[in-house]
Amino acid sequence: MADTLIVVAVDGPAGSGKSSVSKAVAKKLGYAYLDSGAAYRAFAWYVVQRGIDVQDEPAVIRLLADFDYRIGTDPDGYAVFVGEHEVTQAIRDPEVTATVRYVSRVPEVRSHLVELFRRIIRSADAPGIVVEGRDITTVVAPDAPVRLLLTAEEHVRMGRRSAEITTQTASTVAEQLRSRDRADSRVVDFMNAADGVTTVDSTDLDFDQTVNAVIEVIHSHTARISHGN
Ligand SMILES: Nc1ncnc2c1ncn2[C@@H]1O[C@H](COP(=O)(O)OP(=O)(O)OP(=O)(O)O)[C@@H](O)[C@H]1O
Ligand SMILES: Nc1ccn([C@@H]2O[C@H](COP(=O)(O)O)[C@@H](O)[C@H]2O)c(=O)n1
Repeated sequence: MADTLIVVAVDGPAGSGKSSVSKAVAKKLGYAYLDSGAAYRAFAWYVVQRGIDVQDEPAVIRLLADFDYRIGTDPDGYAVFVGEHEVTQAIRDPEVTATVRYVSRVPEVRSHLVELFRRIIRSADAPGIVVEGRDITTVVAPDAPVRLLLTAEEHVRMGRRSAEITTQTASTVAEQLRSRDRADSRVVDFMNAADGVTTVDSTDLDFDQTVNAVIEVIHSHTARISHGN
């Protein structure tokens, strides 16, 4: 790990730009990047692969001991592995997106993955790391020097997501986004900024403006640190 690793914690609802914006910010700053949602997705994939019902909590919890998960932290391209299986693409399947909520609501799953994220963060070989998800500012890295809530109005997030997904109707995409947020927000609050967390609302910003807004927040916090405030 670098001597003084700068951890940038980013949370936000589905489609708010967490992964695309965090990746672009990490690239620009020469930081590492950690997609925490990939681990929840990979675990959901693994549960299904092992023939376990995602709603059978005791069985899901038992599987954690065998979950051999690896992810890269290079923002220019990272691979996700479960054991010997590369699942980088498979974890983006709509089936995984629809089932991930059942595993991510299980407290034992969350605490297991939180420890895993902290280990990955500690081993980052870069001046900083941008970590994005739902509970990074509050649970995974509540002491991070830079903590951000990235958000945008729901209709804007739905529009951006449906522009990306051409295989489903706009209304299906919108309903899936809304229902995932509803389920996830019963477990962690990523709609409201916790104390000390800066909100970046990209409703009226284009992609580059959002990246720049995030970088400005990082610079203002890191300048404060280097001035000892
Ligand atoms: N400010 C912006 N202006 C225009 N498009 C944007 C902006 N921010 C993000 N996007 C686009 O919105 C889409 C959703 O972004 P992204 O996948 O990064 O969201 P996310 O928060 O990681 O979502 P999820 O939690 O569902 O994985 C992407 O196509 C991305 O390029
Ligand atoms: N810190 C996190 C990150 C993700 N989740 C759960 O994983 C799902 C997929 O996340 P994406 O960011 O890849 O969309 C998400 O819907 C949550 O259920 C989480 O709980 N905590």
